[in-house]
Amino acid sequence: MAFHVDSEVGPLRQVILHKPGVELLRLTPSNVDDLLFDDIMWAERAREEHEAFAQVLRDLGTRVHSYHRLLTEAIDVDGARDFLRERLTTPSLFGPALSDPLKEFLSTHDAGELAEILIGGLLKREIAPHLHGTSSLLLSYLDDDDFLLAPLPNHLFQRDNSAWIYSGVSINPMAKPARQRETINSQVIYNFHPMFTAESFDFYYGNDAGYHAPATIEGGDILVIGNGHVMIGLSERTAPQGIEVLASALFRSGNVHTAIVVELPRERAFMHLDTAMTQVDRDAFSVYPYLPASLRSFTLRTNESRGYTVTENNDLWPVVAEALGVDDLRVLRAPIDRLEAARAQWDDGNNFLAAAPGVVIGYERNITTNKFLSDNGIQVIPIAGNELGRGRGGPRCMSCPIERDPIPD
Ligand SMILES: NC(=O)NCCC[C@H](N)C(=O)O
Repeated sequence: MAFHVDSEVGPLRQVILHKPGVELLRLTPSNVDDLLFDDIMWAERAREEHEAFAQVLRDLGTRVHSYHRLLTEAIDVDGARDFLRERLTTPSLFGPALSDPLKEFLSTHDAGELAEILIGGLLKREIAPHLHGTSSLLLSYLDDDDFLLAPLPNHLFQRDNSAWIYSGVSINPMAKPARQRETINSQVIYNFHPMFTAESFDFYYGNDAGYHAPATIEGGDILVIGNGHVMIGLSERTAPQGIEVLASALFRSGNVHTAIVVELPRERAFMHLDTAMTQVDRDAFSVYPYLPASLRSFTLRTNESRGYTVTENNDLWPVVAEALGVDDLRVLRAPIDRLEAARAQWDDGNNFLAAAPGVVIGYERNITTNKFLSDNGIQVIPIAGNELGRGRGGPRCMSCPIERDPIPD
């Protein structure tokens, strides 16, 4: 089985990244908020920073796949364009008049350019020449520089839209409208790219055309801590219903027996569990120092007769220690005051991507947290995130591991 993710910190073998493209040029001061960015980016510099991140991973021995390339290659596989026509060119999305011309466009357009459009979006003035004078109210209403198809700049954050959990994947129904169409692109890759169709694996959730809200879930909320356990954030993005649907599928697969659910503050700075805590070693987590103690946690356990049981925990960390099989779990909270902690949190100060136990990649700007981890025996490999960080995600958010070993003995 080529694709599986068996832990958070075991050796990272293969990962999908998306080097940002034309979609960054489509962020403007008036649309950044809707597109879930906090600022416009200097696109060329963001691409350089991203390339440096990918190179760090390659130097550590991780195979890096490009999301854009996977999508391009998948589009040219038999059936993929039919799938796109069915999912994307519905009368509710574009009005009946545009359905046929857009179907034609999807059938004939070069795969690489089509992948770029599916990620980068399409302006009215770019598509108009292909529509041969079609009468459409939507088209008449739009200005030349309006989007017929919105860009998806958050593909940069590959962690969220699909998540490998042991030997299966969840193609996550996303909470925010700006990210919901990402799912279709990932469905194309996982259902048509030969790299995936050659293998057999479970689809846990989201591999359909259904509308799943309010049962949303995003990958940044899913931590695969190993030994048949997962941690799942109950967050701004991930609803209890989404957790229950995913957990049921995980339990049915037999790959998971216990889900530890962690409640998070409903704030943008804590949009996913991995913005508040990440595992950095076989026995250590880096955690936002001022996470309120009042936040609750629950354990869902598979149960033959009742599907699963739900128990509220008194204290999260002993439950996590037991799941990991360690006597002394190190909960590393950087010694910083509330002001610095809030700033570091905004800059993804706890969002580390582990390449191996005790070897993690983090943004260089979080100097105090990084030094604190180093003092605790964790090797932090710093990367620049001056531009990338403006999308509010760090190295873990930007990566979708597809092959990671269990934690070695
Ligand atoms: N796992 C993560 O925390 N991902 C960061 C996602 C940032 C993106 N701009 C979003 O708001 O969805």
